[in-house]
This record gives sequence, structure tokens and C-alpha cells, in this order.
Amino acid sequence: HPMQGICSVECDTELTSSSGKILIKQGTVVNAHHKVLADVYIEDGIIVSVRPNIAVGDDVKVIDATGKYVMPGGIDPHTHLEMDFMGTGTIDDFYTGQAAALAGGTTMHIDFVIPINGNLSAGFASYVHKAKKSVMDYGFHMAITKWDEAVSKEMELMVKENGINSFKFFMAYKGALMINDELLLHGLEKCKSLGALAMVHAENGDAVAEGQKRIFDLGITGPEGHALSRPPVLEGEATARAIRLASFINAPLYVVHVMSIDAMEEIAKARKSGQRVIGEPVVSGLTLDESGLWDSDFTTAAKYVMSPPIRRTGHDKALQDALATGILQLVGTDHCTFNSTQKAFGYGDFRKIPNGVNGIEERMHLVWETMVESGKISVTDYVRITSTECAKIFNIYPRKGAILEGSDADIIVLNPNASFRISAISHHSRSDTNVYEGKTGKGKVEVTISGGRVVWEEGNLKITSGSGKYIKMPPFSYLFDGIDKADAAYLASLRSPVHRTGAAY
Ligand SMILES: NC(=O)NCCC(=O)O
Ligand SMILES: [Zn+2]
Ligand SMILES: [Zn+2]
Repeated sequence: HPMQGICSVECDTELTSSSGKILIKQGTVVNAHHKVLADVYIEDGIIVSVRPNIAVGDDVKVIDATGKYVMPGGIDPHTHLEMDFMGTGTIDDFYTGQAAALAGGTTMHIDFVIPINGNLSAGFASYVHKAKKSVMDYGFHMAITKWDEAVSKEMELMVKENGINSFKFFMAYKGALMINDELLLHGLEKCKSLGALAMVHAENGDAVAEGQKRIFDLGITGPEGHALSRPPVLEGEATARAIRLASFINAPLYVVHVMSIDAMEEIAKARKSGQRVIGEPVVSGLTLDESGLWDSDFTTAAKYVMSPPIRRTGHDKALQDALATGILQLVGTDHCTFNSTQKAFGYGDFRKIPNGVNGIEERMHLVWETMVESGKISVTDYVRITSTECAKIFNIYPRKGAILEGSDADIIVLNPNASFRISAISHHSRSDTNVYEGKTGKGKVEVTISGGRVVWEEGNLKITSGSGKYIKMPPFSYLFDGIDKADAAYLASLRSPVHRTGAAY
């Protein structure tokens, strides 16, 4: 049964509730650009009105948000639900993963379609099937794992017909998902021509394989070997290489799961020079350090294995500061959950521990605690880095990522005076562990509204399998504005070499 492993969930089989009328009263409505004391009125899944003192009839459900923040639901740009990976499959599917998301205030996520034997259409069809049980809205990125004419043609199809506007290139996972520089160059060219965003997992996969052998041969076989075998320098190198190749092509670039100072500084340097590079830190990198990997208990240590690895203390604070100052732009989770039985596949050989950690349920609370409660950023910036910026980058703003008239009614009510506590006992993921076990903080998502339905209230989930919609994401986001002009200026400048323009020069 799909409810298995989900705590306090009530099945709502009546889809009629989707056309409910809701009034959220007296809250502080926060958008990325502005916050204001106002009411929000919702009908048929859409925000109809945002202004003070909205009067309504008895048929409207009223939510009192006095003293609370009313914000766009979170959008998680980076998840892996029901993904086949490292000889097993992630334990959260589109039902349990999304249930967890809604309980934590996230109302949309973008998952990575993995092609089947390099075939994009087959991969897409398989993810369409997996996502049938969705309980909230979702979009897709797609990984590119090989290159030929068919792949190039299919990328076009994915963008023009299937609503995909971003492709991920894995520079690591040698012998599995990894691509080489030649493929990355082809991919960048193709992405640019389609108005699709190229994303990279930036680690030097050849060096990682060498590092793994070196550490294993030294007799270090436990989870700590994972961190030792792929140090920050390998993330910095690949990030720099991807950035330079993107500059050579003059294509925008999105670096996923930025885990180290080394990678972050490459992004900072490129952005300072005017290059369009987006950096996505993830909650694990922002709030954890590698000490868990040294736990003497294998099950505890193995749960922290993800790639790039969670780093030594210091990287976390530097990533927080980079996020606060705009060097990094939005926060993901890389939710890629395996239970302790799956993690145990790597007992005695850290190279076989399935890579990935949880976070889809915890992101909104942990970012609030780490960034807002700590005084590092404003409430409006919180909305920007958890929702609005993602909607803009993937070209679905202001349908998503805003509380504006006409936007989708994906909304959370956060009580800044209540507190949260994270535990595998009470979380909604199917996993039996949680890398944030025991973390507490101020700020609690008390209500989640998804597509105009109240799905999370008073600690209860009320969700309907199949109610989530696939959100098609159109190409040519703001990141592509002016790219053609820069290209034209570069071409013209070739005639007078001393005046050559372009980031690569
Ligand atoms: N990050 C990780 O360890 N697992 C998910 C796959 C990826 O994003 O690289
Ligand atoms: Zn990755
Ligand atoms: Zn990932």
C-alpha cells in the first residue's frame, strides 16, 4: 500500500476539495521583492486576491495567520525520487518523497530523469510512469549520459515537446553516469541552441576513481574513506573546468550541489567576471560537517555518504556566507534516500555505499534556522533562495515562486515562534534514518497549501495520489537574455584581434 511508512497521513480520495475556497487572514505575506500585512484569497487552485481586509462568505475556509509568515511554497530544484542508482533504488518514490516535501513546506520539486541505456525518450516515459502517484506539482531535468545524433535530436524533442529546459552532465561516477569533456562541449553547444540550461555534477571522476583505489589499498574501507578519496580539490578542478568550457561556448551554467569552498570560489570568480553561472548549495553542505562519516557505528557513518562529500567544518559556514551575499543563488536538497539495509551494501568497501542523503522534508526548516534565525538573511531573501529564484531560473515564474494574483496557490504558513524537531521516528520519508536526526530550531511550517488544497495542517497530511501536476518548463529563461548579442559582438570583434570580446578572451 502506498501509505506504508508514512506517519499520520490521511487519504483524501475526494478530488472535489481541489476547488475549495480559502482565505488566509492577517498574515505577513512575503514575496522575494516585498513583504506586507495582507489577506490572501484562493479559489480553484489559484491566488485570486492579495490585499488587507478581504470579506468572504460562510463557504470559505479561513486560516488565521496572525503573527505568522505567509510565503510561497518551497521549490526544491534537486531531487532523486525512485531513481535506480549504484545497484539499488532510492527508497522514496513520488508519493512518499512528495508527502515528506509537503509536511516540510515544499510544494514543488524538479527531479532528474535518467535515460535508459542513453535513450532519452525511454527515460522520460519511465519517469512519467513513476510520477503518476504524485501528490504535488513537479518538473523534470534530464541527465545526458552518452552522445550521438539520436541524443542530440532527442534533446530537441524533450525541450520542444516535453517541457524539459535543463540537462545535467555528470563529471563523476566513472563507468556509470560520467561523461568526458568532449561530450560536455557538445552538450553545452546543444543546450545553448535550445535555450536549455546545462547543469553539472562537478567532480573529476578519473581522479576520484584513483583516489578511491589509493584509500582502499591503504586499508581504509569504512565510510570515512569516502571523504578522504574525493577531496575538495577535485570538486574545485571540475567546477573550474566546467565554468571555463561554458565560457568558451558562451552558455549559462548551473553547478549543482556546491559542497566546498574550492568550488564556491570558482563560481564567485566567474560571476565577478560577468559569466552567467548559478551555484546551488544543498542543505547537507550548509548544515553538516564530515564528522558523522567518522562515527564508529557503520550504519550511522554510512548515512552521511553522498557526493561530492560533506566537507570538514568551515566549508558549511563559507557556503552559508556565499548564499547570504549572492555568490550562490538557491538551495536544493539532492534528496536521494537509501535506508540502512541499502547503505550496508558498502560494508567493508566504502565505494559500494549508495551515495545520497535525505532533505526534502527538512530543507525549509533548516534554511530558516541557519539563515534567517541566525540573522544572516532577511525573510524576503529566504523566499528568494527557497522558491522564487528557482522559479525564475527554470522559467516558471510567476506561476510558481510568488504570492501574486494569478499565481498557483502553493503557499505555506510559517510560525516563527513555534519550533521544529527532526527525527526518523516522525519524518515522512520511507528511510529508517535521517542525517539531521535530533536537530531542532525555531520556525515551523504549520500549514501547507498545494494547488489550492490544504494538505498539511495541525501535524496531519491530507494528500491524494495522482493530484500533482507535471509542470512544463519553457526554454530561454532570463539567463539567456542577451547571449545572442554577446555572440554577435564576439563575431564582429574577430576581424580586429586586438579588440576581441567575450569572457573566454
Ligand atoms: N549526490 C549523491 O550522492 N547522490 C545523488 C546523485 C547525484 O546527484 O550525484
Ligand atoms: Zn550529482
Ligand atoms: Zn543529485
